[in-house]
Amino acid sequence: MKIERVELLHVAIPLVSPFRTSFGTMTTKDTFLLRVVTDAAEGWSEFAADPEPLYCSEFVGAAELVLDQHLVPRVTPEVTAAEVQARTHAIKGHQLAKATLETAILDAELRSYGMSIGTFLGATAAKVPAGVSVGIKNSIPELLADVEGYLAEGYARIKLKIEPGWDVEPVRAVRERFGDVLLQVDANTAYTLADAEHLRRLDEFDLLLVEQPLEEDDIRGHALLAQRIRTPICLDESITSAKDAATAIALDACRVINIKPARVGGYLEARRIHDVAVAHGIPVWCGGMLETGIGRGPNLALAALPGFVLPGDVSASRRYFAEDVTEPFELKDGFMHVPTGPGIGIEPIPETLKRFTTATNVLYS
Ligand SMILES: CC(=O)N[C@@H](Cc1ccc2ccccc2c1)C(=O)O
Ligand SMILES: [Mg+2]
Repeated sequence: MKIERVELLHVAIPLVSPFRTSFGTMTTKDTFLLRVVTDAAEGWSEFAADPEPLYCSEFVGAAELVLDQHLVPRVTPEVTAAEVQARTHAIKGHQLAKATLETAILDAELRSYGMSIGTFLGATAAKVPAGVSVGIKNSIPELLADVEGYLAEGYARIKLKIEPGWDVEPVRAVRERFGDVLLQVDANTAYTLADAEHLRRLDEFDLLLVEQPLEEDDIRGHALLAQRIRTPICLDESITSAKDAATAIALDACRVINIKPARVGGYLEARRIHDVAVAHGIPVWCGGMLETGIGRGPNLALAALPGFVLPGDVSASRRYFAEDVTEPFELKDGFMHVPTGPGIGIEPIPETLKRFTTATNVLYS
């Protein structure tokens, strides 16, 4: 496909409520969308991380720079989505920035064929069960009120953010109040192997999994921890490629994987990780990074692949935004419907996008 124009649009969308994790508190989704205009169609994507490198090493300013100076020049003027990874391989790291570029090009390509990303990836479901991620709260009563609200909305699974000092008691309180609801926790790397005995206290609550308890580069530590706690370990930040997934599985460092296309360089690598996990009998689910509808739509398509057997974090738009740059994705009887339109199956609403756009940068024309 011939690329004619690449635009980067900074957007700032307020969250309905602060989202606190072990690595910080967010009140706004402050990122950028990428628009790729080709001779055949145009494609959209979003950069999933934040202005600050707290969840991972990438951040808005660095991603804009690496796209402008190192990635876009390697894919213009002519490229296919399948070629992007090889064309940009010389640039070390920057998986989230690379995912943003590949996805916008894939969206344009699929739109030009009139093919949905679900069909392209091999989705086998028209709707997927939705889980929800609940942040760290100021008190247990506040947490229980939030969980009660989400269960009333129909969410199929509850995930609690935890950190040292906010773990066993909140989990106990949710179990005591809501019984055997599907329940898991996410530490976002907040613990060390020295906390193994403390983390073992979570075993009494029959959690589906404990997500990324240790640091993202500690595959070996997760393998050692897995010998000492019963709750299945799920990796998120540690898995940036199919190779990482193969390594973690081979070392018994995880029994579940949270796949986020943004974290692994895009949907093509996300599918490769799905295939590696399925081949080893490892269940996967689709994680989230408070995406706008531009990221939420294609994530739902990925979550519809056969190996995604656990509810993911692709919640309804209203979980995070009172208003989004796209039409909202809604929860219906605990399920989210997979978009069926061409490409990612969703696009920004021009008027709303204009209102939320804080700056535009033309990277190529
Ligand atoms: C829904 C959920 O818990 N997501 C992530 C944490 C997260 C959440 C929001 C983010 C926003 C910008 C950059 C990184 C982010 C990571 C997780 O599973 O670990
Ligand atoms: Mg996580």
